[in-house]
Order: sequence, then structure tokens, then C-alpha cells
Amino acid sequence: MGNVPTTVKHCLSYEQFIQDYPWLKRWLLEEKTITQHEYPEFVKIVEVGARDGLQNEKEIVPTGVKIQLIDMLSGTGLPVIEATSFVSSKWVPQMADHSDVLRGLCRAPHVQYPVLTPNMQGFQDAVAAGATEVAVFGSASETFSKKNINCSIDESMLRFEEVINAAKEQQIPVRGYVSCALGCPYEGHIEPSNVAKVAKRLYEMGCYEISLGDTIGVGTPGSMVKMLQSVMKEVPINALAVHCHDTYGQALPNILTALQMGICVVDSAVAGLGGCPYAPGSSGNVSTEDVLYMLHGMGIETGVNLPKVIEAGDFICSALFRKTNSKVAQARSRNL
Ligand SMILES: CC(C)(COP(=O)([O-])OP(=O)([O-])OC[C@H]1O[C@@H](n2cnc3c(N)ncnc32)[C@H](O)[C@@H]1OP(=O)([O-])[O-])[C@@H](O)C(=O)NCCC(=O)NCCSC(=O)C[C@@](C)(O)CC(=O)[O-]
Repeated sequence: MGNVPTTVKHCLSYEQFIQDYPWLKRWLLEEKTITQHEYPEFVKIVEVGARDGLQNEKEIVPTGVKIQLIDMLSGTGLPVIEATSFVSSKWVPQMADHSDVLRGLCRAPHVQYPVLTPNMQGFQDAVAAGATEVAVFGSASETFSKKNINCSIDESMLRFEEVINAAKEQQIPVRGYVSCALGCPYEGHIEPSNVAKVAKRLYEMGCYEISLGDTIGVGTPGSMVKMLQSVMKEVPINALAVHCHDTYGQALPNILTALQMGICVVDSAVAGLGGCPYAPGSSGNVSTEDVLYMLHGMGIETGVNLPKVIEAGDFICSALFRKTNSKVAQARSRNL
């Protein structure tokens, strides 16, 4: 049997304590400790600030600012920087300069710059502008799919299949998103089995990685466990990523939970920028700075330089005339 914490011995009898706290009894009997969770040694960060982070900005951000942000991020050690999306400018005006952004950025070796492509038109435009990796974005919610990309889940899969097949011919890797994995702004609760179904279809069609999006940031570690358990039955864990928004302040615990379950790819946005135009009211992505601080503090490597990411965050926040959402960047600015 494990050791009883000394504070417990002083305050209550052991019998009384484990009667009040049955989880502790289970924990002690199984001789488990929190440190016994196996975390990955290395986590890949997928930086989505320039795309997910900026797409919801009301004022059009100058193309030069977007390019400078991406270039600054390229010097931080981030392995993947999502650059823009080839969607309709009528739907998302902020991304109308996609080709100029992709052509203008200074590509660093060993950095991937995926772009979002909802259909063949987007894919062809992206390739013409020099895309070497693309991402399709589906949803586990029918209503969100209609609102976001104007088609049902089944119709979206047909479009994505076309994109994925064309990408395969050109040896362009395709990432897949499943939005509303932990809740939908229109339908509320989403069954984990629905998330698993969409994730499986994208994976079987040829997406090398499936990013599970808590689009509106309503998930908790409890719902994350249930969703991942369901998805992991259909898609290998090493092909999964989590993409957490922080509306309810649950993004870091949700990511930690995902890491405990074996996930080793995490999406995040510099300065916690972000929001989806078709998920009103939800707040930004988890901030890259906060994720890095947590991971590095746990001894998990990322290859990313935190101070340089904070600099990139300072740059974009001054360009947007706003305060960072990153707690870590806020603390560092107070010299803590
Ligand atoms: C998918 C469409 C284009 C369908 O939009 P549609 O209106 O159904 O498209 P359509 O095929 O009927 O064509 C209508 C017009 O759109 C044009 N069109 C058609 N396709 C394109 C294209 N690729 N690029 C530029 N233009 C395009 C097409 O040429 C035509 O132009 P017109 O003849 O009227 O002048 C539209 O619904 C759209 O652009 N949606 C994008 C929505 C979006 O970007 N949402 C945010 C990203 S998703 C997200 O943030 C979640 C995520 C990924 O981060 C994960 C998470 O957080 O959970």
C-alpha cells in the first residue's frame, strides 16, 4: 500500500479519510501516483495563429503584418506554422490575401506551412501559390458543417476525397480537422462516436494526421477522455492531435489529459489569438506560450524557443492594438 500523506495522518484517521474520499482508497490500493502517468518525451506544436488566430479579426490585417508574424514564428523552432486558408473571401474576408501571404513568406528549412483547402478550387489556388501541405476541415456536427462550409458532412467528405486524391498525385501531405469534437455552438453535445466516425473517414481517405477541434472551448478533461477513447478505437493515437480553444479556461487541463492518453501533437496560437467566424462567442485558441511553458516545465521537449514566441506575440498584439491572451507572456512582461 502506498504512503499516506503526512497531512492526512495529522488531521483525520486513515479509515475516516478513505471513507470520505473513495478515490484515494482506489489510488492507494492500486499504488498509483500522479507522476506514474507516461507523458511523451517530445510534443509537436502546430502553430495556428496566422490562420485560426487571425481569420476572425474584424479589421483586415495588412498582408505585410501577417507575413512578418509568420517569419518571426519561423525563427522560433516551431515545426509547423499554418499560414492561411484558401477559402472564399465572401465567407472569410480576412483570408482573401492567402496567395500573397503564402508567396511572400520566407520559408525556413524544416518548417511546414500548411494551408486550409475546403474544396478543389481552394486546393488548386493553394498549389498555384506554392502550397506544399494542405488541410481539409470537416465537422462532427451537421449544423456546424452547413454553417461553416455550406454542405452536409457527407457532401464535405466527397469534396475532401477529391482534394486528398489530387494531393496524393502531387505528393502533398493532407492534414484533417474534425471541428466540434467536444461540443457545437448550434447542436450542443456531440456524441464521441460521431467524432470517431468523421475522424476515421478522414484518416482512411489519406489524412496523415487528424486534429480534433474543441472549436468553442467547452470541453473538460472528462469529455476529452470520453471523446479520445472513442476516436482512439478508430484512428491510431500517433495520427491524432488536439486543437483546444480556451473559452472556459479548460484548454491546458484538456491538453494535459490528452497527453496522458498518448497524444503528442498539440495545436496552439501565439498570444492565444483566434476564434472561428462560424462559432460566435467562443474565444481564442490556447496560447502557444502557455502550452510551451507547461510542456517545458514537465520536461517535455518541443524544440521551440519560448522567449522568441513571446516576441512574436508582442509583435502581433501591438499590430492588433490589443493585450496578449497568454498568461505566460503577461507574467513575463511583469518580469515574473
Ligand atoms: C467552402 C466554401 C468555399 C463553400 O462556399 P459555397 O458558396 O458553397 O461555394 P460554391 O462552390 O457554391 O461556390 C460559390 C462561389 O464561391 C467561390 N468559391 C468556392 N470555393 C472557393 C474557394 N475555395 N476559394 C475561393 N472562392 C471559392 C466560387 O468560385 C463561387 O464564386 P462566384 O461564382 O459566386 O463568384 C465556403 O463555405 C467557405 O469559404 N467557407 C470557409 C469557412 C471558414 O474558413 N471557416 C473557418 C475555418 S474552420 C475553423 O476555423 C475550425 C478549425 C479548422 O480551426 C478547427 C476548430 O477550431 O475546431
